Parts: sequence; structure tokens; C-alpha cells
Amino acid sequence: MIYTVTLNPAVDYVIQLDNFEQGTINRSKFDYKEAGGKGINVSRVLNRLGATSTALGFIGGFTGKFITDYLSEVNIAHDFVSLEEDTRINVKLKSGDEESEVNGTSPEISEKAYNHLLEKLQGLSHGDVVVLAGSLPTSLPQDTYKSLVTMLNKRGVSTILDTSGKALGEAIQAGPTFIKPNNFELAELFSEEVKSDDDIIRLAKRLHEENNIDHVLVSLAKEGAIYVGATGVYKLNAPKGKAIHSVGAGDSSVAGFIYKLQETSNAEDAAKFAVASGSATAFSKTLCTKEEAESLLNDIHVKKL
Ligand SMILES: Nc1ncnc2c1ncn2[C@@H]1O[C@H](COP(=O)(O)OP(=O)(O)O)[C@@H](O)[C@H]1O
Ligand SMILES: O=P(O)(O)OC[C@H]1O[C@](O)(COP(=O)(O)O)[C@@H](O)[C@@H]1O
Repeated sequence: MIYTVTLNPAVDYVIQLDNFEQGTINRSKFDYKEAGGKGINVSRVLNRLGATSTALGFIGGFTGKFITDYLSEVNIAHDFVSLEEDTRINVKLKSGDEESEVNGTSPEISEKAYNHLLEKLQGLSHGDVVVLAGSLPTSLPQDTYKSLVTMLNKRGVSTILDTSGKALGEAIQAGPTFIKPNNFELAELFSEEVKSDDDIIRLAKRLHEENNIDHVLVSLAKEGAIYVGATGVYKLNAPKGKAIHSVGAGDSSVAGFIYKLQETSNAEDAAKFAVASGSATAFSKTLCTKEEAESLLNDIHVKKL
């Protein structure tokens, strides 16, 4: 069974304007709200691809209800720990072709709430897959993902990690099964400038070999992705197209990779499907459908390096 864990979910409030002007009243051309946060997006894309998952994490208030109502409506199982405080709202402002984001602050996570989540995860075992994705609520320590990965690894659970900054730096020490940093997150992780494919491959190989991470997929937005794993190093182009809404593209890549790896056990196919899913989301108004992802597969070429 696949579980996604979103410790810091969000209602994404997407606003489109022709031209945002600071210091004055702007009126949106259109706006909408979506159930967001990285793990929740992974569950949503898995659902669109035809795979079942259960969404876990912390949820609270009217914003939390918006998310759980939506998940129930689209038949995604969920078992969140309830909080009193509202789940945050993240603003995604699109002005012309430019995208800016303001991600809200997290509610406080009490020790009781954290232990409640821990109990749910402690019940998992070999064969289960857990996706740990997104930022950490500020009240949780930076090594939270590290301790969760350590605990899950001991139980034989596969761990997929998509986070950034210190939380990522700590968690890679526990050797998750799969990580998907983008090139900026990779550079930050090693405090190095990443200027070329060779830089990416060198650093991704270190993660694979020194940190014992089976699959390292470095996403490169419109440049595609680079994969490093036991079967080799692959460079994948992204298909050409008009990017409409790239929020959730990275989460779609994670979902696409997990979905295809479970289906074929082939890392090259999984990396290709990850790029197809990410790009299909970037090219559409919301998260991709299976048909949209599949329609891009012929435009993605995998180069073995
Ligand atoms: N402008 C774009 N054109 C085509 N594909 C894109 C574009 N932006 C993102 N993607 C696709 O989405 C994937 C993840 O995007 P990326 O921006 O690297 O992730 P993140 O959202 O985690 O930063 C890329 O590997 C690519 O397949
Ligand atoms: O937890 P963080 O790092 O603040 O990110 C949360 C945001 O990331 C998203 O999951 C989108 O992520 P990606 O664009 O990286 O796929 C949004 O839904 C959400 O608002």
C-alpha cells in the first residue's frame, strides 16, 4: 500500500492577473482553490494514474476540511491527525507569464499530535511505500524526516522523500529509497554551485553511493531530469510545450516515478514516466491526467550516460 505523508498541507489559492501592480488594488482575471501540499498532490496524481494511496499528515480548521472534503469526493483515502489550528493557505500568483508564490506558515504540532501520527506509521511493514513530502511545520525539529525514514527503513518500508533545505540534509543521512531534488535543492544540499550536467551527476552519484539512496532523480524543470541509480545514469529531455501552471509539476514527477516503478520495476521507464507526468502538469491548468502524461512519452528521449 502507498501512503503519502504531508506534515504541512495547504490550500493553494491560485490567482491569475494580467499584470500585478504593487501598492494598488489588483483584481484577478480568475482564481481558484486547490487541495495542495506535496504529499497530497502525489496522492492526487497517483489517483489520476489509477493507483490507490492513503493520505496522512496533519490537518485543521476550515482549510483542512476543504482538503479532506475534496479528497473524499475524488475517492482518495485519508487518515489525517486533526489539529485545532487552520491548515495554511499558499498563494500562487500568476501575473502574465510570471509565477510567484507566498507559502503560509504552519500550524503548531503538539507532541500528542505528532505521536498520534507516529503510531499510524509504526503500523506499516515490508511492502508498504511511504512518501514523505513538503516542508516541515516550524514546530517540528529539522531531523523529523530523518527519524521517520530511519524508523520506516527498519520496518522494511520503502521511503520516498521530497523536501528541501536542512530537512533534506538531515534525512539523506538515513538513506531513503528515492529522492527527487530539483537542481537548486541539490546545489543547496551540497553548498555548491551546480553549473553543468557533470556537476549534477557527480553529486547525485554521491547520494546514491554514499547515502545508499536507490533512486536519485534530479528534476530540471523545462530541461527535463537526470536519473542516477543501480542501472545507470540517464538524461531525459522534457517535451516542448507551453507551461501554463507549473505548481505541482515536481509532485507529479514523484507520483509518475512511483506509479511506473511499481508497474514495471524498471527505473528507466519510471524516470521517463516521471518526466512525462511533470511536464503534463506544467502544460495543464491543474495536475495531469494519465492520458496527458502518456501522450508526451514519445517526445521524451532517454540518453544513457
Ligand atoms: N516549463 C516546463 N516545460 C516542460 N516540462 C516542465 C516544465 N516545468 C516543469 N516541467 C516538468 O516537471 C518536472 C519537475 O519540474 P521541476 O520544476 O524541476 O520540479 P519542482 O517543482 O520540484 O521544482 C520536470 O522534470 C519536467 O518534466
Ligand atoms: O511544503 P512546501 O515546501 O511549502 O510546498 C508546498 C507547496 O508545494 C506544492 O505541493 C507544489 O509543489 P511542486 O510545485 O514542487 O510540485 C503546492 O501544492 C504547495 O503549495
